[in-house]
Amino acid sequence: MNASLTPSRITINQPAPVANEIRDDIVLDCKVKEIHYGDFLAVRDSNVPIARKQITGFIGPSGCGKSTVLRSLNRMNDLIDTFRFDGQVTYHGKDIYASDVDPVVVRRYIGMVFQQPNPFSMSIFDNVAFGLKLNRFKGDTHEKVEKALRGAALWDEVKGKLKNSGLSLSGGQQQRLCIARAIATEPEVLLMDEPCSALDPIATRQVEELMLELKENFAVALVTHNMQQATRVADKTAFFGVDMSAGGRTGYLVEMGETSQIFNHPREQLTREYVAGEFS
Ligand SMILES: Nc1ncnc2c1ncn2[C@@H]1O[C@H](COP(=O)(O)OP(=O)(O)OP(=O)(O)O)[C@@H](O)[C@H]1O
Repeated sequence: MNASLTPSRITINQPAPVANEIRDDIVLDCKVKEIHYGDFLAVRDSNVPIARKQITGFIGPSGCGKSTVLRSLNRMNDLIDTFRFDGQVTYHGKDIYASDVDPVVVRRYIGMVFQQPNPFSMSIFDNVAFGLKLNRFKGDTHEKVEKALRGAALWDEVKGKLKNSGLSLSGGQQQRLCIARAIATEPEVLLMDEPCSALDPIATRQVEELMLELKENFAVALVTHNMQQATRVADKTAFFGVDMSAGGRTGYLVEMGETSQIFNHPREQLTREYVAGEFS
């Protein structure tokens, strides 16, 4: 990726460079050495590969750095002045932190859905079209908006009221609208930061079902507090712990593997205790 390139000129299906340790199903490879907020070492030593057609769940106790790592995957943390990333995140082998890479272009390919549904104060249609306009999309916007709303399992509920405000929808519908907004630009990776935490159980189930559909077309990384949710939807699970040995609270990856392995046969004692609910 290059800042001078418009998104349409970026080849997103370019295969990753061949190296022994690179698997060709890995779309986004994250190797964190250290992440700081000012002087505070928030996360260290965490390698988290994100594969296509899979949901990779991030679990762990509060403050272990799940959201920090997730937000590093599309440079969302660049917006925080004190944030400092030491490591590498490669998208199809290209370092997204390279000096010539435009973060807006990164987020076109690596989209994000947040904890609180956050539709903009504009119509349902304009919410979904927002990213297309930002990326100066020149094609048929109506077609793209419909496709995204269908992809987010919301089309049937809103097709007759596209001019209504996005804020007029229910919480679950708002979150699906935000998912439609995120997928409208057809990213390859979808980052989801506790997307169900503000939703009731029915809306949660709908969004979980949607995630399972989305993974057919996207690589999904999901931060969740809810271990049952991880077992329901995640193919791979990354468990983060908190290291307090240096006096602070620094998150690190304890282990990552198939979700069934992490929950049924964890390799590490800490994982065993966490999935058994011995601490939270
Ligand atoms: N903008 C920020 N400035 C300073 N410190 C921050 C900032 N954001 C997060 N932190 C700190 O970084 C550490 C990791 O936070 P993060 O939100 O990534 O953890 P988390 O595992 O997602 O937590 P939770 O499960 O509670 O949401 C915490 O100690 C947090 O206080």
